[in-house]
Amino acid sequence: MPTLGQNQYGKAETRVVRIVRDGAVHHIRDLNVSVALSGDMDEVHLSGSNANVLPTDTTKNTVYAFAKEGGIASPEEFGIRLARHFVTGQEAIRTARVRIEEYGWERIATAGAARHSFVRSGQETRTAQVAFDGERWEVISGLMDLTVLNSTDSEFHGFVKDEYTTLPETRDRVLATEVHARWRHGWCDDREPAPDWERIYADARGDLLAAFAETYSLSLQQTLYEMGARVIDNRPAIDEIRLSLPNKHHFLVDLTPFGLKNDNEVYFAADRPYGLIEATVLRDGVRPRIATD
Ligand SMILES: O=c1[nH]c(=O)c2[nH]c(=O)[nH]c2[nH]1
Repeated sequence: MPTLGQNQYGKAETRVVRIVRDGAVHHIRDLNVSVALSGDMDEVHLSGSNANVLPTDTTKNTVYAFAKEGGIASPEEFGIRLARHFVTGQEAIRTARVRIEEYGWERIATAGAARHSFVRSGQETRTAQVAFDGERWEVISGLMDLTVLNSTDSEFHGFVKDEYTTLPETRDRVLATEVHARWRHGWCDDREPAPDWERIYADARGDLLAAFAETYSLSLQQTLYEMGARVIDNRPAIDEIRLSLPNKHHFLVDLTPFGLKNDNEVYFAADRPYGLIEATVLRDGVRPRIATD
């Protein structure tokens, strides 16, 4: 008989929006929550017995009930509360992994009182992944799709050339990317106070942007390392960061057919293919744990 391997189940992409009404001033948290539970689940796969199966429908309901009961202080805190509930509440559930995406909303600035009108932030999606096995926590926070561009201070030359190389060397190019970053917190023990998730998110995001802007770049790889190192250096609570940076190529358009000179002014922003530069930056002595795929 074939062996059942790793298995997990739960409700994926429960969209929950929580509005807090502070008098006339409202606050929004908008999450997409995916729960994956595993444990003593052989029977449901092998014989179809549902005796250990908490329905995924219940998982979804729990997300909504917890949004009401404890509120949403941060994606990390919300994920921790959910993971703890499933692992400690059901004998058969041994581990829980909760993945959360958060969509930002900004207040619409108007001359009048804009206390309940919002525009969805066009910038990044915040992410959090919480895993709990009943003893230890692993919290990986991050962001996706934070698009940044340097219009100078980027060079690329001195690279390997073989018979297929056509790329010209450049001493001044546009460097643009969409930052995908995940950082793992050192915190793993309930008996230690948890980090201030909101604060550390804002700080790490600020570090990434500052390092991108301040690095005179000889390659996107070098910029990536500087961004990761800035977070590791500045944030002792973070042990590891994984960055995935698509190189959003901006190619100079050849305007000579029109008798025009293109002095680093007009670019074709290519959509694909794109170079994809990825690496993990770690605190000294730390073993990598963030998945590389
Ligand atoms: O920063 C870069 N790194 C590369 O590895 C690479 N390869 C390439 O074609 N352009 C670039 N740019």
